[in-house]
Amino acid sequence: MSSQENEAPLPEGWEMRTSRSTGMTYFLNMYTKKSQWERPEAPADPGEIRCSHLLVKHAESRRPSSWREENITRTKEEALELLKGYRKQIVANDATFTDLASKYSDCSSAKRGGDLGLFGRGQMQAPFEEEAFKLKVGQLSRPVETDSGVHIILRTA
Ligand SMILES: O=C(N[C@H](Cc1nc2ccccc2[nH]1)C(=O)O)c1cc2ccccc2s1
Repeated sequence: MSSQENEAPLPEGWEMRTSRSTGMTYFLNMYTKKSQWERPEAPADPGEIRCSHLLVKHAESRRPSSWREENITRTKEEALELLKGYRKQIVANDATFTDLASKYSDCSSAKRGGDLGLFGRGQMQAPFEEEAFKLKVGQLSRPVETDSGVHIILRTA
């Protein structure tokens, strides 16, 4: 039993394999299926993730209009307070994310319970992407600000 096998557990998303030809241990990224000889130090980048979000727009949003409200005039502070209230309800299990996103999200994804589908890096606004890729599956973000407004993000896959 080499030292490799019984060291600390591997970071999330990696598995240890043994090369059939050389018997050497290598490491497989279970998301991208890429392999490497070096023992990984960080969780495997999932390549693509799936998230839902609840967006509350405000007067300074890039497009202060949505399916809910023709002309959105609330301030950024008011938007943040609303969003914190929704987050509290979800955390307390007083409402589901899907239900609140369907009712209150100022994004057109509200029609799909806030589901944005699968996306990779480079597709969403940077602050959104940065927070989303930090989340574990099932985890709910704190409020995140983008040019669109303020969001809470639920990673679903
Ligand atoms: O950019 C969109 N909607 C904008 C609001 C918005 N801005 C966002 C910024 C980051 C992530 C999602 C975001 N949604 C709008 O309706 O004004 C998207 C809607 C949808 C719907 C389905 C799947 C992806 C997307 S991305």
